[in-house]
Amino acid sequence: LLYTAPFSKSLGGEGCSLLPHGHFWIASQRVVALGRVGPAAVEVKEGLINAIAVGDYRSFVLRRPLVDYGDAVIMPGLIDVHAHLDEPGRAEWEGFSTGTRAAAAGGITTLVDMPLNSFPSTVSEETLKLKVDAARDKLYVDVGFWGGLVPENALNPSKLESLLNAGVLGLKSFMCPSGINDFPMTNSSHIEEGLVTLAKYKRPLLIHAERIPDVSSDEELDGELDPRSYATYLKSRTPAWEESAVRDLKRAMKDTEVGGRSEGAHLHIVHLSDSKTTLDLLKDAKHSGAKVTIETCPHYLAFSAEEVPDGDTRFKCSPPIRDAANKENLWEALLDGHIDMLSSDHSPSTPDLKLMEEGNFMKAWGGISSLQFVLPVTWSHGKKYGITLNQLASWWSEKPAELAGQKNKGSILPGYHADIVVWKPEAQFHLDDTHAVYHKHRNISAYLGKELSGKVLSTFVRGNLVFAEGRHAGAACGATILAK
Ligand SMILES: NC(=O)N[C@H]1NC(=O)NC1=O
Ligand SMILES: [Zn+2]
Ligand SMILES: [Zn+2]
Repeated sequence: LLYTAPFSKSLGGEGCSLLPHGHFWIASQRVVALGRVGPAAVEVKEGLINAIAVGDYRSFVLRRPLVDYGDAVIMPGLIDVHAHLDEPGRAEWEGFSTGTRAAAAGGITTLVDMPLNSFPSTVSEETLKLKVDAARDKLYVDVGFWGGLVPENALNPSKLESLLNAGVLGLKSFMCPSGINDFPMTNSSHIEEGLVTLAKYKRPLLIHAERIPDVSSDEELDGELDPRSYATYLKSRTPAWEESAVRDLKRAMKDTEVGGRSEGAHLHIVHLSDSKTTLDLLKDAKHSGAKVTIETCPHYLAFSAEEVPDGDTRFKCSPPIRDAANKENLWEALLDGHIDMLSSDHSPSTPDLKLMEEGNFMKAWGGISSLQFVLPVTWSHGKKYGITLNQLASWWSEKPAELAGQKNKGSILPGYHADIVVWKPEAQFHLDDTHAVYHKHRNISAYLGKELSGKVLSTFVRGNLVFAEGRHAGAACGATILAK
């Protein structure tokens, strides 16, 4: 199976790059490549990595232009497999241009767009075409698309096949109401049937694994609870929601095992928050041979319920940010490899839907706005757990590339796309009012006002320098990525 990134207006295109060269080297004392971190130079030629000279590289770098980044880190660009770009249909929430400019400024070189929050949802060949058309000439980084697995197509293999043939990298479904009318939830039979089709294509099914528990334990909710209190929201959406969904996936997970009905398919649990029973159930499934991967998001690793101010709906997301002990367990699971990768779940809305003045957690839009900040957030909060640059590259580039079927992305290796971030881990900054933020709506991000470390200096997408020193390239030359 071959996935390609069709090179739209790729190299040398007018204004695509802030560097005037199609063939050059970049070097630093901390290049994250070949499983190590150290001095090296990377040769970029026609959008690809042509060679890596490790150690004392000076004798290799002859005559070509060389950009020496000193002791800054040169790392594979981040691949965010979970972003809601909301176009067409809800471009007032976020859009291809604003979203990909924010991505470039944050060192993200590839995004995979979620099938919901745009209108219509991406659930058919026709609606995927609307996405691809809406993205034209607006992309500063490369963008692929997940399609939606919904009741209407789940039991209809020919509908699903036409969506998959049209090029979605895999499918996404919800096991609880999604908050979006034209994206209804699926039950476990829809999921089991959808997986059989996905197995033929060897593409993953991403699942929002929360389900309303059969036996509600939320009696407390009957009383008068303050909707401005974060505790009220937590009680309304307990870990039992995640646990119930994963228990319901038992057969689907089993089907992915060798010899199973959907061998070759792959279940990916998005934005895991419950690090206790839900994680244990998933570990058991992995252990018995199910093809299951897990992602979590920076907001679950950076924040805890205890520190969410009452009425501050910028922190509302689902599943919720839980207590500090849960956060500690998530870090441990990430470091131990039980959680495979990270994603942003960047899911903004217009500020009015966040009900910031009213501060009503029960009614506000659920979604964290974070795209531009995920690298410094992961690094700033991970430092005290001793995370390494190689781990960052694994969680944010290598594993996501594998999930999205991008065989030429996610590593600095000869022949791979020259998708690279250059950043300074030690540089601290305050996300204050003067900081340039490229999200469509800056004020709804829970990270505003925070002190972070890790400053992105330069971002290369297929050799094009798309962001440097606070500036973007003049033209948007990112490509849409369609699976073949
Ligand atoms: N529809 C949508 O974006 N939902 C997302 N928001 C959130 O906080 N969790 C989600 O799944
Ligand atoms: Zn979700
Ligand atoms: Zn999401």
